[in-house]
Amino acid sequence: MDIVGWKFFPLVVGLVSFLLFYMKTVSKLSNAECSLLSHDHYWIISKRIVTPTGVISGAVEIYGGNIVSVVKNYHQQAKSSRGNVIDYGDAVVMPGLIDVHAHLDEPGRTEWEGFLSGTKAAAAGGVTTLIDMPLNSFPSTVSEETLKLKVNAAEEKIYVDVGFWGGLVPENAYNRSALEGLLNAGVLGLKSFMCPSGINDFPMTNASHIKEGLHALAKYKRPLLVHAEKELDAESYSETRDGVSDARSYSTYLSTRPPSWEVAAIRELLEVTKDTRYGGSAEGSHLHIVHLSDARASLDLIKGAKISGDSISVETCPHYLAFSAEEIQNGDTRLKCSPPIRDADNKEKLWDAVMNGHIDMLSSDHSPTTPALKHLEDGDFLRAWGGVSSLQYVLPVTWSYGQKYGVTLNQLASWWCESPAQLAGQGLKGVIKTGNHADIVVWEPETEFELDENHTAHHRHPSISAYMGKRLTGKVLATYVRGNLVFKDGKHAPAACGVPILAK
Ligand SMILES: NC(=O)N[C@H]1NC(=O)NC1=O
Ligand SMILES: [Zn+2]
Ligand SMILES: [Zn+2]
Repeated sequence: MDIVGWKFFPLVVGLVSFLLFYMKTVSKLSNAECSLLSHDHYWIISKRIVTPTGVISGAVEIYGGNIVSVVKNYHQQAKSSRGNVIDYGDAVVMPGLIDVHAHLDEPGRTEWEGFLSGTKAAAAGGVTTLIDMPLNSFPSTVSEETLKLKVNAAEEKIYVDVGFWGGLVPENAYNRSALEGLLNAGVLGLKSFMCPSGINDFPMTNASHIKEGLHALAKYKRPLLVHAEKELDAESYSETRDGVSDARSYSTYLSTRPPSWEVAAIRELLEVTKDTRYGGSAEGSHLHIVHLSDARASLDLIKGAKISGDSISVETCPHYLAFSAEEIQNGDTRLKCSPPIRDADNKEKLWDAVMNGHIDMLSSDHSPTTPALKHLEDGDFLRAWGGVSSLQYVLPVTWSYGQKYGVTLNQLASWWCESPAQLAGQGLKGVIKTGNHADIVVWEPETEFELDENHTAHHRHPSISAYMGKRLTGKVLATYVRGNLVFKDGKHAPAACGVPILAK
């Protein structure tokens, strides 16, 4: 190359790299394998579209992955003139579910779940966005570097969009630059435990770590999620473990984690959440209590904090709403989780709190492991892994068990779509409205199905599913993620085109 050629060399390199980037992006967007539909401009019509202002009969117009219009009373005549129309009749068209609490366990423990099986299960269940927990994978997501490992592991394996919570642990809590590195790298918020997590590289935090975490989060306006149980009387816990009582009996396990553990943790948290109030030293941060089980004193404390102006929210999970301690059979370790599923009266109180908006949202806390570690064979509640496998079924479970309480479609959308989108800072998701991502689930609320071996479960280990053997109401027909039809009539799209969600 002569002198003039060299002069243009950087320009040529720039042009080539731009072209490569452009080709990669365009080929990604137009990748026919991403969707079971061949067009990217179409209308979905239905007599029951769940919008923030109520359930309407009409059409949702989708173009380039986004919702470009929502119209009421879409007539048959208009239908014929518009080309690509998918008529779902009276099946429900709702925003895709956003599960803010799932453990996908990859990298490091793909024998437990993994991005591929976990997000296939999500898509089959109408969940269009998952926020992955920072623990149960190995290593735990507690630094910029370990977040990169997560994002790399997810590449081309996710059928739905996946965001990530980062871990707040003693090692990074006082290291502001490490925490900011993790936040700048894109975690949507932080998560910590007030009791041992069961995972060696995810140690518990105390109130002072949590205070540091909230102060770091304030300028990012992102939340801290906390597993709120505090070990009291750990002595008697270990005595029970040593086989004094019947380890196959659920009540043995239940007595090891009383409601007072939740109360003690929440009391400590509320000392710190005062800082999140308007004008407080951590204003801008938010504290979210995960998987509340105790609907008595713990819930009262949370209600009080909300009244005082703390920036605080709380979730519970379908397994606390579907089951009660009284009905858990000896040895049925599928239902072991922490905090534990409590008595039937507590379950009624939980439903009451969900129906009245005192519990803000639902999440799966999908936390599977292998059948061996779940101790299905010997039914030992004290040795079994604590965690419920449920991801694919959260929509029909909430709907089926909610019938008795008169749950509405708009309530479902609030608990599973709108509020979780807000918590995770996903302003373009969770609601069917113009300008938002076309993340949609189409389902039949009246169709029942048997969850037995003839039903295709996509979880890595279907046998540990908490709902296996149940008859449920509410069948998912189709799932759209940013306009891609990723699941339809039991089949997934050929390629996994979900994207990692990184906060900016
Ligand atoms: N490590 C982990 O997933 N723990 C979860 N399991 C459970 O039942 N409660 C949890 O916090
Ligand atoms: Zn937890
Ligand atoms: Zn969890």
